[in-house]
Amino acid sequence: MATDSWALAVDEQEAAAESLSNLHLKEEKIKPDANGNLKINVISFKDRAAQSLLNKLIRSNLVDNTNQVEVLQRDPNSPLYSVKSFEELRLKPQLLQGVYAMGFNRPSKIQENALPLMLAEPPQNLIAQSQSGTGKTAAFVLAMLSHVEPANKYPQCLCLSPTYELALQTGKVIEQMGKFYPELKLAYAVRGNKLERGQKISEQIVIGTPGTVLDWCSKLKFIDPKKIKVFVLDEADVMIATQGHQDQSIRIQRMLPRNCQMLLFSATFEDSVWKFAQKVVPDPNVIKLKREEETLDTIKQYYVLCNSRDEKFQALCNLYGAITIAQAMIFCHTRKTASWLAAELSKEGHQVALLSGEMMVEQRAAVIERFREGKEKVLVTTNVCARGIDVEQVSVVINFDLPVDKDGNPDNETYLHRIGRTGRFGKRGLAVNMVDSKHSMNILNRIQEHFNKKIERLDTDDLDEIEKIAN
Ligand SMILES: Nc1ncnc2c1ncn2[C@@H]1O[C@H](COP(=O)(O)OP(=O)(O)OP(=O)(O)O)[C@@H](O)[C@H]1O
Repeated sequence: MATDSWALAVDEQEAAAESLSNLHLKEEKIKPDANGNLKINVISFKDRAAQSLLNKLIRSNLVDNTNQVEVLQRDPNSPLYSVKSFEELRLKPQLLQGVYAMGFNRPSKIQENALPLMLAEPPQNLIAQSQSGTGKTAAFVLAMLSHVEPANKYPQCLCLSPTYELALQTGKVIEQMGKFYPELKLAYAVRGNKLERGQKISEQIVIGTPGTVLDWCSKLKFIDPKKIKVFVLDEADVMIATQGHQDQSIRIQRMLPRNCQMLLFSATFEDSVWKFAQKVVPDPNVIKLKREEETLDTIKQYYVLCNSRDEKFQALCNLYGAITIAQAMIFCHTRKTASWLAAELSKEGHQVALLSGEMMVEQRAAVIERFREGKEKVLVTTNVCARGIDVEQVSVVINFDLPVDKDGNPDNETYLHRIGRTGRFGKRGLAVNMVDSKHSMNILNRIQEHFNKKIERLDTDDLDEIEKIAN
């Protein structure tokens, strides 16, 4: 336990140091909160922004969600029905062409509900929440492209993203979808994009990060905020993870005309996001698509009793043949253990991939993509690194270290997220937990009690038992 919390602290310090240098503290003006909590904010911001970017980089398909959508309309007297095809939306022909060129045949669930609201006359405000990958970006990009007047050479649509990288990703979608609309131009309000003082922007759509957009609207006056017709705040949950971004977004919103359409999107909807959303979107329509719940029902859970890290490694080697029938993910508590384990497994001649916090986001995306394609069957990683990344098709999960929170208590949510499956990937799965001390046995028991699901003991020296789990 003492070693564990020490190791965690080391990882956190490393991550914090990295975050600080990555975020260019001075430029982003990140300040400690009233309690001096700079580190935690910065880590969670970086984590969430990186997760979101990673998911975007590796995702090639729409996430299929069978859950019901909850639609709360502002004006119940003007029912707006959802649409089943893009034709029903009466999009401009160039846009319909763009949609089909991207390979979209019909609207996703969130699009089918959000698009009629966003394209209605007069413009309707919207707060929409639906899990990552369900088509939110495509939805608001279509709304912006539909409302813009290409003949007017000034910014009419303004979109805020939490980071430079995420802004570029959304920019790419705008460019792709607007491909058949050559007169339509896009400007990036991101750090490093320096314009001459006194210049006015002629591009009709501006996408950027809150700090730069605020400067462009107020101090530098490159944009006339009074001419903005559509304001989009994307990834609100990532955005609010830094105090600075929240305030800047609100200041920008205050400069916009009253009849400007305000749209806010978020993958999650905790209270803090909802509070922020209500500050930036007056009189909203609200659309929520519930995330599919993960369960442990179809998962066989085991634990292996060991006495040391080396014994855990040996147990893992005994299991190796059985687990590599499918694809496996191995979770370690710290980067150090993950690197050690990946190196030891390689020495044994096993081909494994390592996903580590030291890697750049693009490198991490490349590792996950290779793993997804099946080029490597085993991925060793830490929780910090893999949290929030959708790798549901993995059917074997090994907890080389059990998930614990900062205080050393069981982290049930992470356990469920690592091991649980939703209806989409309802196939059978296998989870093996390595236990190497009284303390970790206690954690395991508490996890077992929490979920009220039995975790059976597995003897990895017994070949029959191993065979049993492989089938
Ligand atoms: N109607 C559609 N038909 C087919 N594919 C689609 C459709 N809409 C979006 N996609 C594709 O699905 C993937 C996810 O879409 P998108 O990025 O818009 O999701 P998102 O909800 O904005 O995700 P995030 O929360 O990460 O921003 C993308 O690869 C996108 O091209």
